[in-house]
Amino acid sequence: MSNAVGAVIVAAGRGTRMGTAESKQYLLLRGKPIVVHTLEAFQRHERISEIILVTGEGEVERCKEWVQAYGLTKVAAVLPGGSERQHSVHRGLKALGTEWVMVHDGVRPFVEAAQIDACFLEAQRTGASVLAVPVKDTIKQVDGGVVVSTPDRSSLWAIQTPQTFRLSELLAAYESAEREGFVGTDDSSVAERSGIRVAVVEGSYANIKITTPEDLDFAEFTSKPSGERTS
Ligand SMILES: Nc1ccn([C@@H]2O[C@H](COP(=O)(O)OP(=O)(O)OP(=O)(O)O)[C@@H](O)[C@H]2O)c(=O)n1
Ligand SMILES: C[C@](O)(CO)[C@H](O)COP(=O)(O)O
Repeated sequence: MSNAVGAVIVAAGRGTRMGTAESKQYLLLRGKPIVVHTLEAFQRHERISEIILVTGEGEVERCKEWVQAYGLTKVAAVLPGGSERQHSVHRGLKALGTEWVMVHDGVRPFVEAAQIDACFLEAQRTGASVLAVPVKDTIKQVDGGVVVSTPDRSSLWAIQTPQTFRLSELLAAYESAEREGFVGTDDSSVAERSGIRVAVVEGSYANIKITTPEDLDFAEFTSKPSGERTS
């Protein structure tokens, strides 16, 4: 089988924490939908041969139009997602035909080419990898408004995307999770429970997931999405 690398970009969430009428992935950032910035980062990357975009059920046609309008020629399919991120990823995985898959949030437009490379190369070396950054704050476990414990920060990382796997292994893990009713918040947690060892690659604090309104301020006023950078 070839060493081809595909990407599943998930953008079927509702963005309830953002609180806007329009789902956050379709909001304009520097005049372009956020999800288009994200797609451009993968479209431009020489390693990526194919992209599956997973969107809201009622947004498939609009997204197909953007795929045409923005020249996103690597997008092989635009599919409706499911009720949880995990269901949306699963639908995307089933539509992909490459050896490797990089799963990425449609609302992380600041991912850089070097980070995509580093994540892929580590997965190729070890089997699976995620981008992440060490947590900067002290983290406490809280119950009923009261501190229960203070875990040692030196072993805590904030996990990002992309997350890279052999497609066949991740699909098997997703199928097992579905059979057993497990729902996790990222792809690594699905893989971990199937015994896949996942390596951590240090990414960047700028690779934020646009989640709440202050993230939009960061997005507008700090660095440019990676698709717009010249270097
Ligand atoms: N059913 C879902 C839920 C989430 N996502 C995608 O997963 C990524 C990360 O999810 P998150 O930031 O939690 O997005 P939302 O679920 O939209 O946000 P919220 O939890 O605030 O509603 C986003 O690109 C989102 O569109 C998805 O494809 N399908
Ligand atoms: C996959 C992820 O981006 C890792 O941080 C994240 O878990 C997905 O979004 P959510 O906010 O946890 O639903």
